[in-house]
Amino acid sequence: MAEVSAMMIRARCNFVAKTSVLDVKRSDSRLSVIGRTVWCDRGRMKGRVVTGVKATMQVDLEDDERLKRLDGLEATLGLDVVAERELKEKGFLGMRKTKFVCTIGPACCATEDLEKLALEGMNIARLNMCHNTKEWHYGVIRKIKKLNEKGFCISVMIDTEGSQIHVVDHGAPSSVKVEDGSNWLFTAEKFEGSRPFTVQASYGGFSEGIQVGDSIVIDGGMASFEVMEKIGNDLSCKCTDPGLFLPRAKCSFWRDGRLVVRKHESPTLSSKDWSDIEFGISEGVDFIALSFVNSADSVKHLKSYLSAKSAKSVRVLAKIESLESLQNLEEIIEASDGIMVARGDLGVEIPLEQIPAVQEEITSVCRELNKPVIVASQLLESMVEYPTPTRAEVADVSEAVRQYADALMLCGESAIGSYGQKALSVLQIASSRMELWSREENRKHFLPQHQLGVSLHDRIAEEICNSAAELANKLSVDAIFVLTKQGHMASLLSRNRPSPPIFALTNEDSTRMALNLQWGVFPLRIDLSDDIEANISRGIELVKSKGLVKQGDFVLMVSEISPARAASMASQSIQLKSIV
Ligand SMILES: Nc1ncnc2c1ncn2[C@@H]1O[C@H](COP(=O)(O)OP(=O)(O)OP(=O)(O)O)[C@@H](O)[C@H]1O
Ligand SMILES: CC(=O)C(=O)O
Repeated sequence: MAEVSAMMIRARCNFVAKTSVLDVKRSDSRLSVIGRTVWCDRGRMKGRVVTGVKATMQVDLEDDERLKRLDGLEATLGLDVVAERELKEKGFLGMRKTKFVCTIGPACCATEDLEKLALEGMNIARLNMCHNTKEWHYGVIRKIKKLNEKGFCISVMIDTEGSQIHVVDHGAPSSVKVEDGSNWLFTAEKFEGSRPFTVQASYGGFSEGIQVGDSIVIDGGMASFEVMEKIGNDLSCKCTDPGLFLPRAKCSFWRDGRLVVRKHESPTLSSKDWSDIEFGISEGVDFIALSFVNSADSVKHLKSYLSAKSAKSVRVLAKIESLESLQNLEEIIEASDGIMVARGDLGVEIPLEQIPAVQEEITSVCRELNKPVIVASQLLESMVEYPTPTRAEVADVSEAVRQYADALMLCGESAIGSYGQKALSVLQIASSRMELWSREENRKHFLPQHQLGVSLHDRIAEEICNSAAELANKLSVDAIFVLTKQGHMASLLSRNRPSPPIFALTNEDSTRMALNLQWGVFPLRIDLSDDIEANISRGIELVKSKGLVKQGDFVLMVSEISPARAASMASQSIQLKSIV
């Protein structure tokens, strides 16, 4: 903390006092009081904090009525109406911290369905560019933008198709049974329609490097084949493990019990992916999820392309779904703006029993390196068909929340299932319960901190946020407010997973949409100047005027916005305020 103590960190709190709920003398030796203000200044303590009593407001509106009221909402604060409702209904500590991503498909692309998902807590809409047309995706993006004009805050993610080998056609419109011992031809030949016992692969070079005796495993174990003969580029195969072929099933190749890693395969981004990326840039999407990333290079390449296109605000998420991506995990995470644990395709390349440990490892490295992480696929798979989840699915969701993933993602459950909205409400209930439990754990064990910053400025920001989160937990503050242009300090606070919600006040729309993915961060839009004090006063007035905070609430303000004329060492601050 040497660098931090060189700055003045201020903790300020005006007395409004009704009930004294804590005595700072006993809690922290770095706090001090001047008059009615508590100051924290270089390790000397001079006083105590008194706060008021908290009451929770009740709102009880039906969705329809609530939507009608949203129509007239002016977006001065850029406030997410769903977060606002949750705050009013559940209080600060009851706000859900884990974010939700929903894959949009035919089952939920109508405006009313998107609105229902939004009301149920969708933070990010994912468009999988493997499916449907650009016109269809364009239509969905327009509808989401309209919802955002009504006061929702839903970010848009496009997910590239990538170039993994998958089945184009297997001779039937939907799934097809594969019998033990049956003979099949795997070919890259392009032909119209389908042929019995013939599987059309998506990539011409799919059989390069494959030998007689190798195994082809479909979708991580749906069915398996042995390669009996190579006929030109085609593979004649016999089924050794009967099962099912689903549309667009994925193939992996195995030799002597090991995955055949195929370095010569097509690049991470195909020409279709580049065209989809152009589409995403022109539509102003917030995130691009990059499929089948194997090294940091493809992420860096896309990021520099976005910079050159003046589209730096589009965040790049790397999907971890191959053995090679696991081998280069840290460099990929470092190069990316966030990560998706794409368990569906990962399960094609690694044994299924390794997925839980790999998920835990990825979420933990992402926390260390301060990158948001999404856990995706099959969280509530049975809800594609049924209105309730299995017990095992609820346990899986809870485990991802316990691991402090930033976000959970629905795939088929929302895209094609009949119970997408219900699936979101299951996520909501399960994650709220687990968050409550983890909060108690978090209080007992402060989380291991890996130092990120190299420059003094970055180290100061990091230490301020670590200390702010610790203060917030120890002093039981109601909410943390952070004034942030690029969102950096908001994410450093989120990394600590503090108990109170983090309201990130920013003047950048792109920052607001990116922060939607971060655990516990509720982004708000306000105008920011170079004057820290004016920003703080304006921030407090605005949140008060919206009824977000009320008299007696005890809040912690963190600011990273440098005043124009002050010395740089005095530019970042922590203030504790009791709302009067
Ligand atoms: N835009 C869409 N239009 C039509 N169907 C879709 C669309 N998006 C998703 N789906 C359907 O929902 C299912 C689940 O979607 P999801 O994107 O998670 O899976 P996927 O096709 O296995 O791709 P990926 O491996 O990239 O996750 C898909 O198999 C597809 O049937
Ligand atoms: C989401 C995704 O792409 C997967 O799980 O494979």
